[in-house]
Amino acid sequence: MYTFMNADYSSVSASYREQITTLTIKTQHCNAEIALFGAHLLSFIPNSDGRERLWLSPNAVMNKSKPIRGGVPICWPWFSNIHPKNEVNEQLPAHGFVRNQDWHVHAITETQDETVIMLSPNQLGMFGFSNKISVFVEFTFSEKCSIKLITKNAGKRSVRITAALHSYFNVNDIHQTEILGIEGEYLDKTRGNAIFKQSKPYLFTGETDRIHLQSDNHKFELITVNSNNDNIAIEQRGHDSVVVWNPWQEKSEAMADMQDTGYLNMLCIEAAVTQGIDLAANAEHELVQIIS
Ligand SMILES: O=P(O)(O)OC[C@H]1O[C@@H](O)[C@H](O)[C@@H](O)[C@@H]1O
Repeated sequence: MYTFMNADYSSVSASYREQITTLTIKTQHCNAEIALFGAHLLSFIPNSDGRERLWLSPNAVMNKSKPIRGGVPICWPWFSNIHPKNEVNEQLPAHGFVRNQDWHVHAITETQDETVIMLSPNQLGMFGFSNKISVFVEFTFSEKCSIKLITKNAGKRSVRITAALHSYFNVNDIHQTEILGIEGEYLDKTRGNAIFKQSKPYLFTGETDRIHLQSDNHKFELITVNSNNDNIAIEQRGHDSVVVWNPWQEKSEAMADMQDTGYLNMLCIEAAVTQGIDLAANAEHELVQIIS
């Protein structure tokens, strides 16, 4: 069996949410929580302003029967239902096979300034993927929270993957929320993946499910415009797309793990590889999102 903590740490302790083991992180800079089920970041609160950056559904299922709704789900080695051989297959678990299994602690390091936690999934080598294709998530907690999804190909052949850090951000009111820094064309999943040009300002008036194709090392910021003028800054690299998702009212009502009005307080902004990357033998890829 995997041990999840093999030493005592001053900033990390283990706890539970129903059937799920969680790690609670308390440093001089932030408080955070990770579920080992899915390597799923549930909470990140910088001490500088004490404001929760992530949205977690009050109806999220915490018994491992389905992925957790909210926080930062890890989508790997495919995004959506698109197997990296570019086949759409509704029989596949949506967003890959690692967000609905237990992960274990690979390493924890603590310094004065930051705590780094690296997790890996208990089971690899599924759905046609060799177990030589491995994945790690490295969380670094300081004033910011960095989430790094590392894919390693220890096999002899190149492999194609897609992936995403499917972050659900906490917004005061979706009607008063604006994204700054995303421009250009996008594929609209609500309109048969037709291509549209993003209008400015980027505001929300209905169901939104968009893939914005980006170049690598793209950086952007989300600004929530509301009475408090709360901002969330998101930096990311290693992606080819930014996925923006809000299910709006009707779909929230249809989802058992979301409250009917849940869509008012969440917005997914995902660092994603939707077009696929070919990872050569012995190569590594890093997909990174940094939240502050
Ligand atoms: O319900 P799931 O599997 O967590 O997916 C949520 C959403 O994830 C987004 O990334 C997709 O673009 C949406 O189409 C999808 O509905």
